[in-house]
Amino acid sequence: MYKLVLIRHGESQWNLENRFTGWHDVDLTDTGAAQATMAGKLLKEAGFSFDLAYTSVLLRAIKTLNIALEEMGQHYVPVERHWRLNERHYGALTGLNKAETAEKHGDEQVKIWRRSFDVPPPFVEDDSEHFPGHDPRYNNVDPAILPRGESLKLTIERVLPYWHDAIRPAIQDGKRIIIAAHGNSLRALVKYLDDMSEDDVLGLNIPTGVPLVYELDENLRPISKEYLGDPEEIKAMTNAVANQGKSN
Ligand SMILES: O=C(O)[C@@H](CO)OP(=O)(O)O
Repeated sequence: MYKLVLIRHGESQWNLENRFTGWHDVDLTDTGAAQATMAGKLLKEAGFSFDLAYTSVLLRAIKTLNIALEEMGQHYVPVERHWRLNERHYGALTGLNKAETAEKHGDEQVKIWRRSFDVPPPFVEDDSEHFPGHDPRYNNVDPAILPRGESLKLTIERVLPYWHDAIRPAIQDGKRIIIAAHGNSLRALVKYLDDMSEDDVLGLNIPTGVPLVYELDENLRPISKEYLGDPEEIKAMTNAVANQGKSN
């Protein structure tokens, strides 16, 4: 039996401002940093220790991981950062306020953009500031495979190769692992691990900064999963994420 911990980054500045974020690189808010500290505390109290950590190349996930590991006294754990764990790219929606977008296009359309399985947002052009090809951190990635906008389906297609090539073999090698990533890159992983249907994943929302602990059998099929923390608080945080795309 293996244990795997997933954690979405703590609240970011654009979560607070309710803006579509995607690959835009925003920092944590003070609340987000406090959530990361709390996550570290809960993991420490539950007796976790890690051999290896994975995260994206975005500040909010990197910082959440660092803060949590430091709180656990495990700041020395090796970290692999990879663009394939980045948030789903929100294309031309990047930067827009979610509630205002719902007022303009309707709650239903925004729900489709946010949570449908295979409807991508409108894509950005290559000359957009939100096309990652202009960002030096992606210099080693073929621009042809860099996203201009992604559905959850497209996100799954770029997250899973990293799972299969890097993370899964490390787990099966006995490494105790934490993955700090994003709302939708983690929805991609959870859909895969839990073998969720395209319909069921529509209702899946992941709260910020709360550790999600999986127990996996030798074939990496889930035996159990649970969030660490106060269930009522986690439920309220999860509902808040679901409601971000509604008009006021
Ligand atoms: O804006 C985003 O990048 C994501 C996560 O914060 O939002 P949503 O929950 O709307 O998919």
